[in-house]
Amino acid sequence: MEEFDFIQSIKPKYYRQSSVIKGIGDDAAILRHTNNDIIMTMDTMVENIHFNEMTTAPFHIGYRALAANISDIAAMGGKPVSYLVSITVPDRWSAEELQEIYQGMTALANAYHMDLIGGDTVSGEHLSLSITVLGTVNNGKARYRNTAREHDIIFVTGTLGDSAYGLHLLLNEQDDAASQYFIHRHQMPSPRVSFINQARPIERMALNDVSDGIANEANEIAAASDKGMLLDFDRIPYHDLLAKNSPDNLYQWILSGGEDFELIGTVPPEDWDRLMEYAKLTDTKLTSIGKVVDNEKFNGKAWLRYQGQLKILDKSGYTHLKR
Ligand SMILES: Nc1ncnc2c1ncn2[C@@H]1O[C@H](COP(=O)(O)OP(=O)(O)O)[C@@H](O)[C@H]1O
Ligand SMILES: Cc1ncc(C[n+]2csc(CCOP(=O)(O)OP(=O)(O)O)c2C)c(N)n1
Ligand SMILES: [Mg+2]
Ligand SMILES: [Mg+2]
Ligand SMILES: [Mg+2]
Repeated sequence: MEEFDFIQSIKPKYYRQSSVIKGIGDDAAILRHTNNDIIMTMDTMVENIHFNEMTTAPFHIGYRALAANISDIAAMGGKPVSYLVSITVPDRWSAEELQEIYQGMTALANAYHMDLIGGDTVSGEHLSLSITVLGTVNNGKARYRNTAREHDIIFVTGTLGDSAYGLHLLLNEQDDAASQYFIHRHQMPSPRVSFINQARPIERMALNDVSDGIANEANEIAAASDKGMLLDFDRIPYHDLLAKNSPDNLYQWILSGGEDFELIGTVPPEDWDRLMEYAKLTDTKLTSIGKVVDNEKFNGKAWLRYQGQLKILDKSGYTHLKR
């Protein structure tokens, strides 16, 4: 199958979103939105950096890459609407494998009523998938990292470390039945779109998604808001089996693991009960893990209460372009 046939094969038969004026088939796509702000985000996944043949089947490559982007839309408080895909394909990848990558994206796009509206296809040495997702949020209502204030409660959704532990199990060929939960969390992450849209009535919320581990993401909120983020290690949620199977590395998994695509944020204490309600309504695990302080000594950084001591929680996680 060459380029033209491939594009024909992935072209949607219809578009779900009325905002799509022109999808695949011209020089560019055209959308029409009048009442919303448009959110645009792009993330790339590259063979041997974000996945390899031990960790991720073609279906899951597509699924995870789109999930990572949808998670950034959720982290802005919005809804995903449409996406563009740029794919670089080595000769050794078969037509079937390419279709499976797209099936992985389509499965997730169906769940969110999203439309594939364009992209680009080229040959190259390593498989690389760059996705741009467009989302919407009511005018002026996007959630920013720089809005944390003193006394806010710091929350996180779900459990942390699952994806990184799943990756570890896959890389060490421990993908037995007992490991399936963690492997599933690595291969098919669930961005927190419904929870964050349910929580729309809450006036102020600083928000970030956990792609690089909360040590990183908590520091990003602290720096953007110029506040101190005080986290309590004992309150950070993790799966029972993680503590049971890998107690020695628990600290590492939950703070620096990354790729959980959960949300970390802050809300005023008076909004906490309401946020818990929204979590219940959307079947979302929600945990309070600390509080925001405004104090010269603490501002701009994340701090961790661990074994009775308060210490700086350094940024960790995956860093590209290390030289
Ligand atoms: N090569 C680039 N060119 C322009 N902007 C970039 C580039 N790489 C990252 N950014 C921007 O830098 C910010 C941080 O990116 P990143 O750490 O990848 O965010 P996230 O973890 O949410 O994906 C975002 O606003 C992103 O759009
Ligand atoms: C084979 C393999 N090795 C290592 C990892 C771990 N890993 C790769 S990138 C990354 C961090 C997240 O990716 P990045 O491109 O930094 O995403 P962004 O911060 O832009 O959301 C992690 C934890 C992986 N997923 N697969
Ligand atoms: Mg990114
Ligand atoms: Mg993000
Ligand atoms: Mg990163």
